[in-house]
Amino acid sequence: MIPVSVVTGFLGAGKSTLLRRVLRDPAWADSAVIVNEFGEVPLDHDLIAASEESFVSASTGCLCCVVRDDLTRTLLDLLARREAGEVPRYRRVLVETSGLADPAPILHALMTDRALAATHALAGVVTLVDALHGAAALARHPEAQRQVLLADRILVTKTDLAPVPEAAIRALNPAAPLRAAEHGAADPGWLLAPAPPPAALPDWAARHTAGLGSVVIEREAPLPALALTLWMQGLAEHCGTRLLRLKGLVALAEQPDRPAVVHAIQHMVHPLDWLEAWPGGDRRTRLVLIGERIPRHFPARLLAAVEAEVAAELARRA
Ligand SMILES: Nc1nc2c(ncn2[C@@H]2O[C@H](COP(=O)(O)OP(=O)(O)OP(=O)(O)O)[C@@H](O)[C@H]2O)c(=O)[nH]1
Repeated sequence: MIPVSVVTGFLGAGKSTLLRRVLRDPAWADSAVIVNEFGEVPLDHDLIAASEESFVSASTGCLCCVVRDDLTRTLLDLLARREAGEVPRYRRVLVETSGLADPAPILHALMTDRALAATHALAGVVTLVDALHGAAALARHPEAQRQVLLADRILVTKTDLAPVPEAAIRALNPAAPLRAAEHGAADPGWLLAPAPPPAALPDWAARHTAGLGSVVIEREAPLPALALTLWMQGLAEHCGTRLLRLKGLVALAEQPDRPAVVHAIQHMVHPLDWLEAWPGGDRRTRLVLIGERIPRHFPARLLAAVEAEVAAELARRA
């Protein structure tokens, strides 16, 4: 039996950061990670660098709705490839859901598919709650509520930025063991220890916030760092709380040989990070925005306008 842990948590809660840390621990390196993202372009795949014993398989779309059957198929397919020696002999599977996934239908699929139940055992649901944005997400988004409601263990992240939103969490889930962690520094043994399967769940149908969508920007030409900063400021001003998440790999004109990693959660822009090299040699900038009623063409048009302004300013200074 291969244990399957579901790692969930609202947009930007720190799921990929946690999994990156877990895979770096030699005791947990022999894991297969299945990452699901809401935007049309997978990025987490490149942000969770896998070790030699582990690997990451990615899908986009809504895991709890359209690609639910894909998860069952992916797990069985991976197992067949494991037996055939085509992938590392992983000893557990970690499923990172998208931040907008309702875990209930996912658990249902894992527990009811016969072939899956004969080979895999649900090891539990780990839910990450962002100390800074978690209480607001729990107040507004049914996905966030269900993630906490169904948690076997709760990890509160970003406690370097804000205190644990204990009241909001305990109103939904009074009993699940809770710990805090900064930058994913949690004990995987505690997080991923098998939990008894859920006895009864209210219902299995996915609950979703209305009007959410994603916009993708892809481009070849490197972008001046100033243009990136001004674009993100412009987006935050225009979209306000409707912009839930922005993430991406960016080719900056100042350092085009490695990608800058950009993260923003609502108006909070996290410090730029860098990957050592372009994953798979694809040097295009890829940005994914997730929000409520974001006009489809607005982000790209704003970027073009900001870029032209920055180019004119640099030409004036030269
Ligand atoms: N200050 C601080 N930042 C953190 C912490 N954990 C994660 N982050 C940052 O939060 C941002 C989002 O982290 P991710 O790990 O990408 O979050 P995620 O849950 O995988 O995001 P989605 O897949 O988009 O839902 C990144 O900039 C991380 O560096 C933490 O404990 N403290």
